Amino acid sequence: MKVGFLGPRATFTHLAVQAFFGEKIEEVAYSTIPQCIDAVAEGKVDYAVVPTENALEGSVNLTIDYLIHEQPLNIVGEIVSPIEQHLMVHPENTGKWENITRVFSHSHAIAQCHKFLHHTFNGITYDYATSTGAAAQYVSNHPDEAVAAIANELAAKEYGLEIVKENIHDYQYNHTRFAILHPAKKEYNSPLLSPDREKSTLMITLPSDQSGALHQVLSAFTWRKLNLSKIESRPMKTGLGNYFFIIDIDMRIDEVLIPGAIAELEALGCGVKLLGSYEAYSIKKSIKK
Ligand SMILES: O=C(O)C(=O)Cc1ccccc1
Repeated sequence: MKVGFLGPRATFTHLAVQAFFGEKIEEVAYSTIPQCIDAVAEGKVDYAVVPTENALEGSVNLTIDYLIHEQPLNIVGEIVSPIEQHLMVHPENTGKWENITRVFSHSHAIAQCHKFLHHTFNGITYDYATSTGAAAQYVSNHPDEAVAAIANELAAKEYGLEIVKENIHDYQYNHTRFAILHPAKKEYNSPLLSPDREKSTLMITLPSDQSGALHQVLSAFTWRKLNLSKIESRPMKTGLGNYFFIIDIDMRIDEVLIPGAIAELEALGCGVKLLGSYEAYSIKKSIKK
């Protein structure tokens, strides 16, 4: 079985893949989220794993938008992983790490460490990489540059970097959600982890110019006692003020309640699409030395 992920090796996504699928898979690293999503849509891999949301920084818009606008796929599982960010430099620069002029990482990793970066290197330049692993790889290949990467401990090992500051994320509760994607509505149960929640994710568009439409949408869930764990709006990309909503419900699709809510929303003139009904897994501990 082939599993694609946001690479290169030792990204947080790679760690989530290893914790969820174990070792009996063929890992295929892709350098961008769209490449990874395209690969599973085109059948080059059986599943793709991509980040969807971080507890400090919010949604990974690139993933959400690509799934909605470009490549409709099913979410067949979710992995929530703790995230620890470390500052690392090339070993040749360990003694002078405080003189770095550039920090390189995934935009979410940089955003998770803003307070640290502001206090430690006021005014430093940020450069965005496609992933934390790609940033670590770059720093490894450029010992002559005064640049540090923000990445995880495994990336420091993988790319031979020295961690000069551990745990630089600004808030202790730092977790990221990853979606497991597949073209069909298929179950895949982790051989290593036990699921701890059930979820369904819907994408909803509202009828145009109807006052109170969002209120009516929410009440379709409320009176059925369907617990929502997330509601988020994203631009439709058709004009200012046009949004779609992503809603997470705290249960798998059943035969009555969720189909009933969907039928009610459709009767109101909403567009509704089920993005997935799946098990959510948590990785309890981050990697340690
Ligand atoms: O860049 C990575 O390592 C990823 O897997 C994406 C990401 C970035 C920051 C926090 C969690 C996941």
